Amino acid sequence: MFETRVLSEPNPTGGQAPHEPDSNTATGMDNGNAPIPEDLSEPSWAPSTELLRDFMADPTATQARYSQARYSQAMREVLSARPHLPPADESAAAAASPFVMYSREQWSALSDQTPLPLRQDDVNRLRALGDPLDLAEVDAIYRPLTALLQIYATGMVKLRGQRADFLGESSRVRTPFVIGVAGSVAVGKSSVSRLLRELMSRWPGTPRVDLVTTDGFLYPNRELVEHGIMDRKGFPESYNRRALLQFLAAVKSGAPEVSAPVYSHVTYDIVPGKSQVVRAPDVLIIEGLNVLAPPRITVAGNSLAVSDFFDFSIYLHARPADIEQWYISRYRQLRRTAFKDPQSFFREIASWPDEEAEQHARRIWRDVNLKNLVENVAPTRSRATLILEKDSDHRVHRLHLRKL
Ligand SMILES: Nc1ncnc2c1ncn2[C@@H]1O[C@H](COP(=O)(O)OP(=O)(O)OP(=O)(O)O)[C@@H](O)[C@H]1O
Ligand SMILES: CC(C)(CO)[C@@H](O)C(=O)NCCC(=O)O
Repeated sequence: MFETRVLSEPNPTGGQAPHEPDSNTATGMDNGNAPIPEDLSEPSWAPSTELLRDFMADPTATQARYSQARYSQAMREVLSARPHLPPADESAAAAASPFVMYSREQWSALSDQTPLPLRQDDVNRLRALGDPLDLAEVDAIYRPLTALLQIYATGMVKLRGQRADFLGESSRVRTPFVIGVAGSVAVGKSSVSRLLRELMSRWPGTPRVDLVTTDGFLYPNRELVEHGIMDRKGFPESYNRRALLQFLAAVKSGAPEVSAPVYSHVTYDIVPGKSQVVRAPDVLIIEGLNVLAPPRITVAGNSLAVSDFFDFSIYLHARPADIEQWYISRYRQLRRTAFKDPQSFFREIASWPDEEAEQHARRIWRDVNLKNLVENVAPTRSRATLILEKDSDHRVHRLHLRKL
């Protein structure tokens, strides 16, 4: 079963992506026993830029070159580094950064100048999402964010029209405004994406908003097992990147109907024969761990990234120790609910002693999800248009918006 594989057989090579000869897969590493500290947010060591640079360039080679202790130090540095983000008062550093930083106070002050305050029916709809949403947070952070997204979306429609006029194009294809939402497992991508879908659909310019998660583009478990990468679910090579790129290319070229496969968190697998159809919405939100991953060179010499199809992207950042806590809380809740479903991949775990289940969750977090965060997800952070920094209570305390 998956959990024993994760514990006893970390895949040392990472494996090759099924059907994807062009993939340059993230190489695996057996650091299952790496001493990962509880609190990664307060580094108590002098940053080693050389080690950090080596780590970002090639984690596996770096691991081989340095001792386990120094390698763990590099992991901590990557995870605790603030994303190119100078404090607002350091003007020289701020000028050099591709981002402008806003404190929670600065950002939430925009709420007053933002039209469409939340009405009771919005509140009801948001509550119906089932996410533990704090409505004050929605008003302070996500209402101004939706107004900003509206400016970008309407700006794009205008730009497209002007460009078509200039180029003398006769046909005007309406294509969706595509927003990518990236970040670690359990950082809150699904919750934020569902919220944005609800909020954006209130605006006159973007009434039809669809949401697709890249989970549907994971290879089915059968193929992951066949290729020896079942313990790397969520790593770049576990996705059918080609199918995802084809899906986005079709959406972005204005295809009237495009289908995406569907993943079930209950069966922990792709649902055979099921698909989600996207019918030329005004906005498409695409949510997933690796949506900001850099392009890979194909055998034909082309290179394409999922984010090439994005008009705007959001990276959700939080301290790894906080994300671990959210992961564990969600796991506890699932043990009481979804794991009891006879269809659940994890049904046996529902009857395990609490202690054993808890240890299992922490091991999966450390050996799979934290590892993926360090190696693949966090390094893509500075490619986003907007970075939201969440505190342990899920409140956004800082935002970093890419300069225009
Ligand atoms: N704003 C919030 N307030 C309170 N809890 C939240 C908030 N956002 C997310 N959570 C909780 O944090 C956990 C992780 O959130 P979510 O499932 O949205 O993460 P995710 O990034 O989509 O994870 P995955 O990649 O595993 O699908 C969930 O238990 C969710 O209820
Ligand atoms: C499906 C993903 C990859 C992303 O949502 C994630 O929820 C997952 O299942 N990760 C694999 C390790 C784990 O079971 O947490």
